Order: sequence, then structure tokens, then C-alpha cells
Amino acid sequence: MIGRKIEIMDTTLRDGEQTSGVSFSVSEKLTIAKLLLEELKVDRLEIASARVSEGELQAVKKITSWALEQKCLNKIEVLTFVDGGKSIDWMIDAGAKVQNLLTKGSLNHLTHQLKKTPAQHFADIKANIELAATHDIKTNVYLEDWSNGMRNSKEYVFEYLDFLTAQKTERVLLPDTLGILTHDETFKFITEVREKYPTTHFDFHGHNDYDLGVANVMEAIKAGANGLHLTINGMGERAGNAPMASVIAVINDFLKDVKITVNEKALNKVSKLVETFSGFRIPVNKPVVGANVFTQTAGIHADGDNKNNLYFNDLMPERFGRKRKYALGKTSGKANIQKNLQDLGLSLNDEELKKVTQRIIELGDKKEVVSQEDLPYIISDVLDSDAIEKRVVVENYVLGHAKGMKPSTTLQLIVEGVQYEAHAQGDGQFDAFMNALKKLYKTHSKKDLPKLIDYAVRIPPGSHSDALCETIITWKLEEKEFITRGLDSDQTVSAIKATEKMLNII
Ligand SMILES: CC(=O)SCCNC(=O)CCNC(=O)[C@H](O)C(C)(C)COP(=O)(O)OP(=O)(O)OC[C@H]1O[C@@H](n2cnc3c(N)ncnc32)[C@H](O)[C@@H]1OP(=O)(O)O
Repeated sequence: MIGRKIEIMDTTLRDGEQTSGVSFSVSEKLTIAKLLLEELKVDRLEIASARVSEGELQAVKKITSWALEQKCLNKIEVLTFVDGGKSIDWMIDAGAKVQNLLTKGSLNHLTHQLKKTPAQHFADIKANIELAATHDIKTNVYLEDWSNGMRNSKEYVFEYLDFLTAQKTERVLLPDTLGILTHDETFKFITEVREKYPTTHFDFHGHNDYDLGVANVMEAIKAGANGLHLTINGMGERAGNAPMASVIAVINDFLKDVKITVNEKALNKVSKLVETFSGFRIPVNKPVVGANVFTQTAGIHADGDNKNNLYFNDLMPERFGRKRKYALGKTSGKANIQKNLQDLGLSLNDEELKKVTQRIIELGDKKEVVSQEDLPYIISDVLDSDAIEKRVVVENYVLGHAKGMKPSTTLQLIVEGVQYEAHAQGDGQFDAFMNALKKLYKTHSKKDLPKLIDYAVRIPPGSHSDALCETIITWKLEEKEFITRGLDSDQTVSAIKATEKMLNII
């Protein structure tokens, strides 16, 4: 089995669409189909179940007419039923040329759902395959509930496979329909069918109910499966199917004798598009495609990467069209900040770096997530506050806001070493703060306070986090206007910080 080619069949548009709450539009299905074949370069696509709806028929028509032009109609597959020809009529109308015929792979399903004997079922299947052939439709056959069949009605499964392998079919599709297999059983069952039917093409279709989807797929390949059914982002019925991105990474890194055509660099792009169209959110810790999986959070990791990429593994983000990131927060050390500064083309001396790191850790302690885009604002705020000599310190304050009462502030201010206190009310918390400040100034200083003439609050431009809020205040003293800024996770506090800066520069 050296250099053995494994076919990758993507069933995002069929089984993936069986994710509860997901329904792709006609144009979304066409866009995804094109991307899967042209950029991701999977071998085959299952795009729908027959007879489902008028919208599904229109989507299949659009995809088959595009595939006909591209000369890849043989890569487009539709799940059909043993229904006396109704599905075949639907296929003909839709212009599809490969059916994946859903048949019963366990005696339990055959007896209780179709309520037929094996002989009746085989006769119906034979008729279906022959009818399809007269319309130039090729047939792959699903043995639905095959994994249960292997556990509980193996005699039936082999009787059926004896019959099926004598029919004119392209591939036999072996689903673990209910996601019940362990990796050991998957290996054992696939080995059994492989040994008994050495020339038959077998696909394995794994579900993820026990989170064993990827492990089972790996064992199926080792046992000799010829093809795999996968979905983007692991979408699919119940807990979903084996996820495309993880499986491709596993094959490329651990099953080096297996050949696949999938372009791993396109995985992230396709995953994001499917996420957008389906509304099915990718968990942030989903291997390969999750938002967090290439982010180093711990300071020790960033330090190790600085020294000799000590915390890299083979899953390099660039392989998948992504980039490594270094998170900013409570667990950041100087190395995390350095990595982000390098990216932004900024540099700080050791003392500045220490202060900026401290500020980020403080924000992290308040559960704030700081983005790389916040960094320049934090640096400017830390260095700016540092550059100003602090004659006046806003030492303590209580901001009161209660329904049916006027907002109020008690303020303690230190001016050149002496502490003063005042209480005032206002129209809002900051207004109350300013009124308390005015009282103190009137009593203890000969200076006038500048007039507040503009007050703007914003999330720092470009920031992708909600960690910071910037208040920009324009003041007027005599004829001179000037601006101070305050940065904090709290809006009122950021305004108070801007005010404290003003007090120290007038
Ligand atoms: C493993 C999988 O995920 S298989 C996924 C199969 N795909 C789908 O189910 C697609 C969505 N399904 C549908 O749109 C509908 O169920 C349809 C159009 C297929 C059928 O709809 P309805 O005629 O309303 O039937 P309903 O959904 O109530 O029941 C399914 C029928 O299919 C029968 N059936 C089950 N398996 C098969 C099969 N492999 N071949 C033929 N018929 C089957 C059932 O016995 C039942 O028949 P009954 O009504 O005579 O008892």
C-alpha cells in the first residue's frame, strides 16, 4: 500500500447541510462547490439528497451545468434512495450522473425501517442500478448503518456484499452512520471487508459522536480504505462528520505513504467561507482552522519562540494560509509584547517595555482581551502619562449612579502633596466628577479650570477588541485650545484620566 491514492469526497453540501439549522442557498452551494473542486482540490463532491426540495433541485442543476462545462460532471454525486426509480427521475432532471444509493447495511435497519427481507432489498437494488445504467448514471452504494451491521448482523453484511460486488457499481460506501465505532473496531471491520473483497473500492464515512471521527478515519486508511467522506468544519448530522482540515493534516503528517490531492493551503479560506454561508461557527480551538489554534498565550512560550522556535510543532500556520500570533493579556510576558512590536515595526527600550507589559497585565486582570491593534494606543498612553510631571493626582473617587437620583461624585485630589476632598452632583457621572473638581479648584487654587469644549469617546481605530476605550477631550484655557486623551477599559475612567492629564499640563 505504498504511495496509495486516497480519494477525498467532500459531503459538506449533503451531510454537512444536515447540521441542524443549516440550509445553503442555490448560489452558496454553487460557490462552495467551485471552491472545493478548484481551490481545495478534493476528488469528489456529494452535493445533495435527491427529492428533498425544489430549491435543492435548482442547486444541483446549477452545479451540474457548471461541472459539465468544466468537464468534471463525474465528480458530482447525489445521495439517492431505493424508491422504484423516483430518485433516478430526479437525477435525470437535475443533470447528475453519479448516484450514491442509500441501502441498508444492517439487518436491524432493513427489517424495521424498510420492513423487507434481504432478498427483496437486493432485488430492488439490482433494479435501481440497472435503471440508472440505462440513463448513463453511475452507481456508488451506501450500506447505511454498516458499523452496526458489522457488530450485530455480520452474516447479513457479507451476504449483501457478495451480492453487491457482483453488480455494476463504482464504489461501496461504508458509513459509521451513528458514530459508534472505536478506532480498533474501525481497523478490524475495514480489514475484514478489505481482505474478503480485495479489488472493491471502499469509502469510509465516519461520524464524530464520540469525538473519534479523525482517529477512525486514520484507522480506516491504515486498514485499506480507498476513500474518505469528510466535511468542512466537521459539519453534519448530530455531532457531525470527520472534519476535513484535521484529517488532511493527519494524513500529511502521519500517513506519509498515502497520496492525496487536497491543497492544505486553501483549508482556512474554505472553512471561513463555509462558516459565513452556514452560520455554523467554528469553535476557536478547532484544530487547524479555529481562531486560537496558532496563538501563543503564555509568556514562556513567546520567550521560547524568540530563542529557537521552541514551542513550534509541525502544524505551522503558514501551511494553512495562516499566521502565528502572540496574545496580549494577563499571561503575557515581555516576549509576547516584543513579538507584537516586531510585527508593528515598533521598538521600546527595556524600561518602556516593562511599563507597557505591566499595563497589559493590569488590563488582563480585568478580563480584558487586548489586540495587537490596541498596542500603539497603550504605548502612547503609558509613555505620555510618564512624560508628564504629576503635580496633581486624582487619588480616589466614588462615582454614584442610582435610578431616580442625580449622579454624584466624591473626589480626593492631591495637589503638590496636600490632599483635598469634595462632593458634587451632576447630570452624569463625569459631569459630577467635574463639578467636584471645580469646587476644589475654586477653594484651593487661584487658577481657573479650562473649559471643556469637546468630548469624544471611541474604541481605538483598528482595534478588534473591546478592551479599551479612548476619551479625547478638547479644553479651552483663555484663547488656547488643547487636547488630552485617556485610555482605559472603562469609559468614565478614561475621561477622568484625560482630565488628570489636563490638570498636570495647565
Ligand atoms: C445516513 C444519512 O444521513 S441518510 C440521509 C438521507 N437524506 C435525507 O433524509 C434527506 C432529507 N429527507 C427528505 O427530504 C425526506 O425524508 C425524503 C424526501 C427523502 C422522503 O420524504 P417522505 O416521503 O416524506 O418520507 P419520510 O421522511 O417520512 O420517511 C422516510 C421514508 O423513506 C424510507 N426509507 C428509509 N431508507 C430508505 C432507503 N434507503 N431507500 C428508500 N426509502 C427509504 C422510510 O422507510 C420511509 O418510508 P415510509 O414512509 O414508507 O415508511
